[in-house]
This record gives sequence, structure tokens and C-alpha cells, in this order.
Amino acid sequence: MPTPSHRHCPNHPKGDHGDCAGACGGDGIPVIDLGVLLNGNAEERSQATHELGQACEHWGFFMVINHGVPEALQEEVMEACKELYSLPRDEKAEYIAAGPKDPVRIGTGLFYSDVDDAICRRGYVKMVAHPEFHCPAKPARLRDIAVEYSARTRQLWLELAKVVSESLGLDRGRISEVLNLESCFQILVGNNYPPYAGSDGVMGISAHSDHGLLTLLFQNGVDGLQVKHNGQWITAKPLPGSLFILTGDQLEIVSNGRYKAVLHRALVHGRQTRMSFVSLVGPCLDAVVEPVLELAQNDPQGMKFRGIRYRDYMEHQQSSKMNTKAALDIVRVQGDILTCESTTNNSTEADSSGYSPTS
Ligand SMILES: O=C(O)CCC(=O)C(=O)O
Ligand SMILES: [Fe+2]
Repeated sequence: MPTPSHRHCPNHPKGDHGDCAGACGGDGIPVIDLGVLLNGNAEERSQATHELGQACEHWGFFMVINHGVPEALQEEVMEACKELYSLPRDEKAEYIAAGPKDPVRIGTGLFYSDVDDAICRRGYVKMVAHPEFHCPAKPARLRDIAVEYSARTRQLWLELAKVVSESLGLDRGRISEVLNLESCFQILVGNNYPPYAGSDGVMGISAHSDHGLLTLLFQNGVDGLQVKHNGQWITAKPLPGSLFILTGDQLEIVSNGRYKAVLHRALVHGRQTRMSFVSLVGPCLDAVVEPVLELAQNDPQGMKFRGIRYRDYMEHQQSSKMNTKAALDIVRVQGDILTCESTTNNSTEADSSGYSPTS
């Protein structure tokens, strides 16, 4: 009998899963069943924990099903965002004028990104949701919806962080303890990509990794998110009701490089508006993020990253010219830089280009 999560593996029905972590959707993207992690028997939980670890290690990306975030709430989030995007510009002016350090910021328009040598057509709204909640004043209903969504996704994220910890062979609470996750920093980002049917060189958001620990993402039914896997860009197609989970830079640091922050980007659709909504959660802003000691001690290469305060890491990422995953290089212990996938010297002004997606 397959375990419950094996049921979601249309690509490998005969059980030959390769590196798909034992359960996968289209293109082998791993699928993790939170229901099994919470309510399964010991064996099922241990199998699902292993699968989650494999997903983080080999993909940095997976879908989670039975996650407990109501679909109706996700629809409300999208509807409220749509309302926000269509407000007259002067009703959003203070947020459009805001900088990367402001708790609410709205970005509109076109940016050139030399990371991908592409024009990015992306509007966005960013709101800091935890430890203090902020959001635009209008539309009025946005606040309650976003408060609820941030709380639900934070709860899910805390649960996933425990499983991540366990999958690394640590106590369930270890990562939470070292990164003070009760005081985690959370940002919500709504992305809006108008349709574009023109020729090459236009995309939604260029290749990057997110600076947090884990990012939760869903979209409005229009595909466009791509993740880099084994050197190839794969378009992520969600299973109905699933959420996408992406590993971020802080997870790469804390796991001493065992789990890599996933490179991802978004394409625009030729005829339809694509929208996505991101809940990015990271450590407490004042936590010093460094590899968990036991993991570094058990690694023949030792400590692969120096410690850095999460707040300083984010500032560095947002203020420097950088590409893809280059922000990680400031904490990478010398010698490991050469093994990093992304060290070409394309540069993009985070501030003006919107490259820094969660700034
Ligand atoms: O729109 C997407 O699917 C990706 C968005 C993203 O990567 C981000 O906001 O950090
Ligand atoms: Fe992202």
C-alpha cells in the first residue's frame, strides 16, 4: 500500500521516484501532505518528513496540500488586491513614494533587469505583517483579510519549520529556538503582471532567491512561476488547492548549505493578467543567522557561512547591486564561493528595478 502522500505522484505511478522525494505533481515537483504530517501515524509522519527534507535538498521547492489555509480566504485576498491595483494612482501615492525600508510600498510599471536582460512588467504591493501589521488604508476590507491570511500562513509556516528542523536531524524546535521564530519577520507581497503578447525580452520578475526562510505562494490560476531545477527552468503548475513553498536564503545559511535557496522567476502571460500572492517569513529581525552548530560540526567542510543579523542581511540585499543569489556571498565562507551557482556580474539596482522582490 502506498503511503497517503504517494498517491500524488502522477509522474511516477510505479514508485520509481528518482529525486522527486516520493510524491510529486507535474514535472516531478514534490508534494507534501500536511494532513499526514499532523495526523498520520508515526511511520507516515516520518516518511513525509523525509520527503520534505528531500524536497528542500533537491528542489528547494514543493507544493503543500491539506494546508489548512481556506481557499475562500485566498480568493478574498486576490479580490482585495485587484481592488487595490485598480484604485486611482493618487489614492496610493504615499505608498508609491515609499522606500524599501517602509512597511508598506507599492510598485508600478516597467523595470529593466540585466539579471535576465529583460524588461520586467510587474506591479506589486508589499506589506510588513509581523511582528507589526501594516497595510494600505484602501480598500478598507484589505486589512481584515490580510491580517487573517498572514496569521494562517504564519501558523502553517511554523509547522513547516518544525518539520524542516526534524528533517535535518535536529529537534523539532531547534530552528525555531535559534532563529527566535515566535518573533518572526513576515512580509506579504501581492504581485500583478499585466498581459503582454509582444516579442522576447519581457518577463514578470527576474531570477532571484527570497531572503527569508520559507516563502508561501499562490497564484490566480494563471501559470508563470518558474523554478530552476537541475539547471533547467520548470514552470510550476499547482495541484488544485495547493500552496507553493520556496526555500529562502536564511534556510540555506541555517542548514549549512544542505538546503539551497531556490532560484525562481515569473513570466508574463500573453493574454491574461497573472497575479500571485506571497507570504515570506523569516527569522526574527534581530536574530543572528548562522549554521546550526551540530550541522556544521557534522559537515566535513565545517561552517560554510558566517553569522549575520537577518536585518543586516536584508539591508545588504536591498541596497546593493546584485544578481540572483549574490547576496549570500557576503556570508559565504571563502572557498565555497566557487561552488555557488550564481556568480556572474550582472547588476541591477534593487531600488529602482524592483529586482529585490520583497523590498
Ligand atoms: O509571481 C510569482 O510567482 C513570483 C513572485 C516572487 O518570486 C516574489 O514576489 O518574490
Ligand atoms: Fe520570490
